Formats: sequence, C-alpha cells, structure tokens
Amino acid sequence: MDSDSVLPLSESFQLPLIDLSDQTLKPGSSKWDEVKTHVRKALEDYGCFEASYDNVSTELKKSVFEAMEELFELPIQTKQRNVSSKPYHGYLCHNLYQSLGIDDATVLEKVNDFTQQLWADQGNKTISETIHRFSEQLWELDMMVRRMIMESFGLEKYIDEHLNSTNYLLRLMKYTSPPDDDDDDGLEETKFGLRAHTDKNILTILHQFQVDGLEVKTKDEKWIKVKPSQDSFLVMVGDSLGAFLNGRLSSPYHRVMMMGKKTRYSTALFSVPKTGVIVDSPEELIDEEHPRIFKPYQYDDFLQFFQTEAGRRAQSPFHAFAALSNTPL
Ligand SMILES: O=C(O)CCC(=O)C(=O)O
Ligand SMILES: [Fe+2]
Repeated sequence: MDSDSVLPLSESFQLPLIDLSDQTLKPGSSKWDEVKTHVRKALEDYGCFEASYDNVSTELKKSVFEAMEELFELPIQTKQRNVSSKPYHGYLCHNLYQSLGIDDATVLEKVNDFTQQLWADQGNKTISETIHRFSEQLWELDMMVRRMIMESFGLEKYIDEHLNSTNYLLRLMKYTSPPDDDDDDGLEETKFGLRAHTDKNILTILHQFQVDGLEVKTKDEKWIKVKPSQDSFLVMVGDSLGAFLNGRLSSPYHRVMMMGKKTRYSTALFSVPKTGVIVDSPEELIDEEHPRIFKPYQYDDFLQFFQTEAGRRAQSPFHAFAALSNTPL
C-alpha cells in the first residue's frame, strides 16, 4: 500500500510519554535504569516517544518561536543565502513547507555564521543566542537518550566514541495553511506539509509549536497524530541509528498533514554522523541469529545517493543505499 494513503488511526492515540526532566535522573541510579527500560521499549514499539522535558523553559521556547517568525519574514532571496556544504542542510522550500538549516547549532560561532548569512556583516546576536541556547539544551536530551540506548544494548564501551561521532543540525520549519479550495463544500481539505519519510540521521528531537500536523506510522501501518504539547519533545530514531544497531531499532515513517487556517512552526534537532565517520554495527550486535543487515557507510555518501534519481525514486532510499539484502525490512 502507498505509504501516503492511510488515514489517521485515532485522534486520541497517545505515544508513550516518558518524563526525562527529573533532576535526579543520573546514569547508574535505579531511576535511570527504570526509565532506560521504558525508552528502549517505546523505541522498539514505535521508533519514537514523547519526552516530557521541562529543562527548556517556556521563555526560551517563546523566544525561539519569535525568532522563527522574524526569520521567515525575511525576503526569499535572503533566506536562500542559508546554504550549507551538505545537500539538504540549507534553506528548503516547497509547496506549504519552508525550512532553514543551522549546521553545528550547538556551537555559538556556527550559529553566528548562520545569522551572518542572512544579515550580512552584523548577524543577529539575539537570534543567534536564542538558537544556540535552545540547541544546547536539546543536545543534552539527545545525549541522555543515546546513552540509555547504548547501555540497554550492552554497548557501554562504545558510548563516548558514539556520542562524539555526531554533530547537530537544527532545522526551523514553517508550514503555511493550505489555500481555500474552490468548491465550497464546507469540508476542510488536508494537504501534505511534508510527505512520508524516515529521518536519515541518528536521533531527532522534534517540537511542534502549538499547531498540530505531525503524524507517525505504526508498525501495523496506521497513521497516528502526534499532539503538540508545551513541554514535550518527540524523540525519534533515524536510519543511521537503526543501521548502527544492526536493525534492533528502526526509524518510523512520519509526515506532516496541514488543515485549517493556522500557520505551523516546528523545530528539529538532528544528531548527524560527522564527515569521515563510518556508520558500522559493533560486533556485539552481529551473530548467527542477527546477521549484518547494512554495509558500513559514510553519512555524506548517503546524502549524495539521496540526491540521485535512484535515491529519490526508491521507496526506502536508505535501504536502497545501505541494505545488504534486497528484501525490504
Ligand atoms: O515539522 C515536523 O513536525 C516534521 C519535520 C520532519 O519530519 C523533518 O524535518 O524531518
Ligand atoms: Fe522527519
């Protein structure tokens, strides 16, 4: 079945909600081990979960929202100056969707480079600091979850190497509401904001600013709506984490459906394998029962493949690129 054609399962379905705000949540504590089990189970079941995480203050989220309003107000020619050496890491725009990309968003100088792309010479100090602070706090959440995942698969000895193997891309997104359709039948039309895809990176931390639209596909092929919530973030497995774990976790398909009259803003922090890093499963995860599923690869080569005709056409670009067998997983 076409992955875009399934209807949402239920308005009321709730993904697992896991509290990661607790200040006493430290590696080695019994609370940590308990939460780690929930994280692993949720990721096995859905490839994602909602993290309740109030370490990012309401004020900071408000500042990020205001920064996004200001950034997207800039003329299109200005936004197009947001370019990156990596494909798909700069300004993107199609139909209802627009997005700005900030490479190395956890490094203040790099965020300054981003605002200087848009406001030549002087940049924008306030916006740079807001984006940097927000990225730093979500970086902590990313590392906490990845540490839990590594521990839960018995990969303690690789934790430092793994956490150091990525940098962070922050994406700011704006979706305009679908235009009114001509036949005034009173029914609001739902339009794609973003087509169904899996993320290609390691882990994604997503936040919807009040307006909903995000849907995630379950293993039994149902689309479920992810409700926006003030202090929660959606934590989602990317293809490269699935490959690193030799398929023990998989990246869920997700999409954005737009309806109604509201403009939608969202942010996503992506941990991305650094240039030169080979994504490869540790030997601990490969045995007779679990033969190697993916070839070792460099993330940048995958991005290049994704730009080709074959990459764009593949139903699952990641499997077309990295799977050792042609059988779809
Ligand atoms: O805007 C959203 O909620 C989803 C964005 C997304 O899936 C992506 O950027 O990969
Ligand atoms: Fe995505």
